[in-house]
Amino acid sequence: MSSPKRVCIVGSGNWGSAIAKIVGTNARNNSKFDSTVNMWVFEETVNGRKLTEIINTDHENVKYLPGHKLPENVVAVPDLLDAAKSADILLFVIPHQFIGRVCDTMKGQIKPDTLGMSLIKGVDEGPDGLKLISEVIREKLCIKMSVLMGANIANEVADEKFCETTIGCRDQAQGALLKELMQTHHFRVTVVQEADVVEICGALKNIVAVGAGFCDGLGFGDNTKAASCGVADLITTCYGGRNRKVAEAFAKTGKSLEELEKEMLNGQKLQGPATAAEVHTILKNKGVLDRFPLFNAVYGICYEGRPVTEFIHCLQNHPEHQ
Ligand SMILES: NC(=O)c1ccc[n+]([C@@H]2O[C@H](COP(=O)([O-])OP(=O)(O)OC[C@H]3O[C@@H](n4cnc5c(N)ncnc54)[C@H](O)[C@@H]3O)[C@@H](O)[C@H]2O)c1
Ligand SMILES: O=P(O)(O)OC[C@H](O)CO
Repeated sequence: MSSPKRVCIVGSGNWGSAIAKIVGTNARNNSKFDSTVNMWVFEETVNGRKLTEIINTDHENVKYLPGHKLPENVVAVPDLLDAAKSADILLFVIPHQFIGRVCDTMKGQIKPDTLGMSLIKGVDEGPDGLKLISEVIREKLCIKMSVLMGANIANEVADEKFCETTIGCRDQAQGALLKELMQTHHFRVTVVQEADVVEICGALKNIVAVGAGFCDGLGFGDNTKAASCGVADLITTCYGGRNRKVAEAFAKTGKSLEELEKEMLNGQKLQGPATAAEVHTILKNKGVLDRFPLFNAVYGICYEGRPVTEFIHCLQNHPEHQ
């Protein structure tokens, strides 16, 4: 029998901490995994104490997932390489804007046969167009990558409110192992092979969620909001997510997104506006911006100073309606 797999969670924000609760419990109860789970924490001081010290002493991430105890076998580690170098499984769960620098630090310092799984919702925009975050990680670290995405608001998952999620993994045996690590009675996992589809849906829904927040902030109805909604994660994010909440406040108060992110999210990061910017560049370079009026409008409002009150015009003028 092979030795127990060591797991490291790269990230400890709202989702990273909710995932630590699940993974810590599963690793402790399954002999396929080493019971100690490292969690890399981007160190900061909270109430005069280091966040790693708080997590390792009080077993709670008081800043990003207050009110939830983490299993004691989850160990907060402030140094990225110390956390990741001996891992057999790396779970990437940081805001997408930080992934490049994090991978650059890890390059050449991890086991070559490590399995990676990205829980990050976002895209990268490179010279050749759109790049998935899992591709960025795969290219930089030369490891096998899977993804996990779903309608999964972190606080609800941590509260053990039932939900479903999808692992996109091309290799069946690896998919089965990752499912054992992630699934609980309240968090049901389906494994599919179409990893890219899983990932792109998870990333793009964040832009739509910003649009849904604009609708709410402008006082439009549920029909209006549904005009931009599709399947599960879209529905969840357009009702309960942070992108929606901050975009609503943006439309109501006239404050900037940066200001509202600071005021309302206590260090958590919005992914929707940055994804809108990355996707905008990609669509523009391909000359297909006019086919994506919703994405275009979210971008214009977030970055070009277009008035949020014009948001609905983009839906009214959708090319499908001409
Ligand atoms: N929160 C959710 O409900 C949820 C659910 C599913 C997926 N996701 C996705 O998971 C990913 C991570 O989100 P989250 O909610 O865990 O994070 P978050 O929004 O809570 O982000 C804050 C985290 O970023 C860290 N950070 C700040 N500056 C940093 C830097 N320079 N380098 C590295 N890290 C830094 C902070 O320490 C903190 O851990 C995102 O792509 C998000 O879309 C989030
Ligand atoms: O709070 P949001 O908008 O970042 O969305 C969180 C999750 O991605 C919902 O599945």
